[in-house]
Amino acid sequence: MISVEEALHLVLQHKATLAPEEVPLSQALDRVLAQEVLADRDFPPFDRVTMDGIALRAEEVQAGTTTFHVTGVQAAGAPGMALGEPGTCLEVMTGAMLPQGATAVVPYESCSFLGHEAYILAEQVLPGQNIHKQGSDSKAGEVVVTRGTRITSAVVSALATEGRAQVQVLSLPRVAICSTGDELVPIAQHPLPHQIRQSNGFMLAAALQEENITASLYHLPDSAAEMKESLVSILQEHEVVLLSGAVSKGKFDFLPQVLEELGLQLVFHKIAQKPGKPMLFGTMPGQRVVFGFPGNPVSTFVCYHLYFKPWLQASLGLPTAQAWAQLDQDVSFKPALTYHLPVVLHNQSGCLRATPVTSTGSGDLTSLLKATAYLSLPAHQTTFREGEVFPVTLI
Ligand SMILES: Nc1nc2c(c(=O)[nH]1)N[C@H]1C(S)=C(S)[C@@H](COP(=O)(O)OP(=O)(O)OC[C@H]3O[C@@H](n4cnc5c(N)ncnc54)[C@H](O)[C@@H]3O)O[C@H]1N2
Ligand code: MOO
Ligand SMILES: [Mg+2]
Repeated sequence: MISVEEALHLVLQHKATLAPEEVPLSQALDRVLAQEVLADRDFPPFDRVTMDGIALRAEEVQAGTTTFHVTGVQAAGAPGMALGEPGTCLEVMTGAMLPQGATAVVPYESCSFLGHEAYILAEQVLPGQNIHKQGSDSKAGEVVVTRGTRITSAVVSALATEGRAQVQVLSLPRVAICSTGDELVPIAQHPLPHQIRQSNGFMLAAALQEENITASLYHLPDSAAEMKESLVSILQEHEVVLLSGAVSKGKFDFLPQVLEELGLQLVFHKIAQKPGKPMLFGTMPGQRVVFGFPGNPVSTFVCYHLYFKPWLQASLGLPTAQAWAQLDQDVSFKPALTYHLPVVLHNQSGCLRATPVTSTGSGDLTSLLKATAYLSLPAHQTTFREGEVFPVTLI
């Protein structure tokens, strides 16, 4: 049985190569930019007025002029005007082009007006004041957003500024989710006493939605022949297949055998961890990967977060930073397995502390409702003390 660290290392060795695709900017949020975006013009593209007021030659005020004749109004969105002869000024609005010849903007609050005459109340007017100089933020031709950037709302704003109505982003893999088991019924159905509603498929689909992936959902019965038949086309049509259940030791846990018959290159089966010990991972020709998550709901959930999400992040070229948290009470766990302990995280004087959540085991779906993270307690230790720091995975 391999360790959690080895398992993750192996999963990350099989990351996908994702081709670029074009999407409208309105659908680009959270995707990864697959192109370099250069500024098509300076930013700001002209000397931009930053205060409503009057534009004038600062040098004239410095030479003693305090009254200026107002000759017009320069509004934002209007073509640039030019300052008239000495002793004149133009009213200007925030966002307007600085009139040609003007070197400063005096805000309305620092002027008083009588008819068309403006009196400067400010003691000092400096050249350049209240002017956002052309190209001071970025120059035409400069890289504004680099390839590989995750598109946040701030990035959307930069892309909009650069006029990118369509953007090249990394495509997302086609993902199939297969639940397995004859005890499962559709959620709208009332289960018989020996049946349960199928929840893992919905859980995985929802988790994938958070990654902008709309997965196809399938259900495989506990029959090797039927499983095999369905999986042939599922494996052909998807780059990633997430399976839940049928990977352990049961009489009807046919998945490992069926996948092998279908040509799976097994990378590993079983990890020294709880929950999620029987997890399976392998590859199929054509850069396809198969994650076989153990069927217990908590096992499926934890394995998705611990192995699939880093795989996706790595495939998208995004960095994965390991977070750490401090245990806030003693915990004991004897088996030589990494114990993924459900916890609630809270902040104490700037330190991330983890309070264990009670759980009856990996079938306890309700523990997922209480936990906000999993703290991974290493396999080589059996007693974990309050104050010790361990890797944490947010859920
Ligand atoms: N003799 C052994 N038995 C088991 C071992 C073992 O090492 N030796 N491992 C246990 C561990 S750990 C886990 S986890 C489970 C994993 O089992 P499978 O992956 O084979 O999953 P199933 O047997 O199909 O189901 C387990 C459990 O989960 C429920 N389930 C499955 N799919 C769903 C779903 N889509 N929605 C809701 N619930 C689901 C299923 O009804 C079972 O209760 O094996 C242990 N056994
Ligand atoms: O994966 Mo199991 O859930 O360790 O009990
Ligand atoms: Mg089983």
